[in-house]
Amino acid sequence: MSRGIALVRRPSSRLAEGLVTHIERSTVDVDLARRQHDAYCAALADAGWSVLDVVPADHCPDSVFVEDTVVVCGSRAILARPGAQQRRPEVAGTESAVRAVGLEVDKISSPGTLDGGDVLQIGDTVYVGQGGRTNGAAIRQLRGLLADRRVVAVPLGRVLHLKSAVTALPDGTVVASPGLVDVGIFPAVRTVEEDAGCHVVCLGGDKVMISASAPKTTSLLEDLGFTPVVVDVSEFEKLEGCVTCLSVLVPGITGPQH
Ligand SMILES: NC(=O)NCCC[C@H](N)C(=O)O
Repeated sequence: MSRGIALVRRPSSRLAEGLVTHIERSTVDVDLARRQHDAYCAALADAGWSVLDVVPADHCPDSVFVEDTVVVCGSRAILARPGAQQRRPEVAGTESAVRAVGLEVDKISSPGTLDGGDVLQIGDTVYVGQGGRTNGAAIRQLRGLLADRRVVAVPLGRVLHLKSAVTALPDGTVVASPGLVDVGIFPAVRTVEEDAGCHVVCLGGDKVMISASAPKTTSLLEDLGFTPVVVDVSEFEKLEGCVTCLSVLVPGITGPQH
């Protein structure tokens, strides 16, 4: 029985031209990235997710980072308006996919800008990073659209997205890199030494996806009684991507609706 749908998007042949903001550019091996993406999708499928490809956007180098194009909250999809202008054409393909799976669709509109990577949902609370890509106008819109949730703005330091610095474990505690955000805003924080250790995807049950770049945090997860699912995403990390941004999980939906 499927846990739900995992939206993914195949890497663009122009992936190596993706944006870098806070790190030095280094050469991306696009063939290796494709193999890593295949393995990432296989890990999702192994964990019980039905993997659904959003139509590729080969002209958009960063389109593999599909998380940034939408926020899924229950049965609703809020289409993002990416803070980087060159990423805005990515949203159309995601819109088709979320409509096909039967989600109710809303949109962030100008002057709001929002990247999905800035939105971290823990229970009924929606934390939104406010910084380079997401602005106050979008947070105000999100608060109006999600009136049944608590929307908490989190000012960001030198980090691309909120979820580059903080994500949540299945027990609701967060793993965070100190210094990048004000972690005092979160109820229960476990600080981790490795940058890649604060990026996790809860795959259901006790399974937690984590990057091969974070071996110490992987051991910590084991010690805490979770089952780490380790994937190598090195080529995406060179573009400030991580395990979270390569998919959008839509629990409880099993296939495109006709
Ligand atoms: N949610 C994410 O962590 N997205 C990563 C986006 C990386 C991409 N190179 C960008 O700068 O937009």
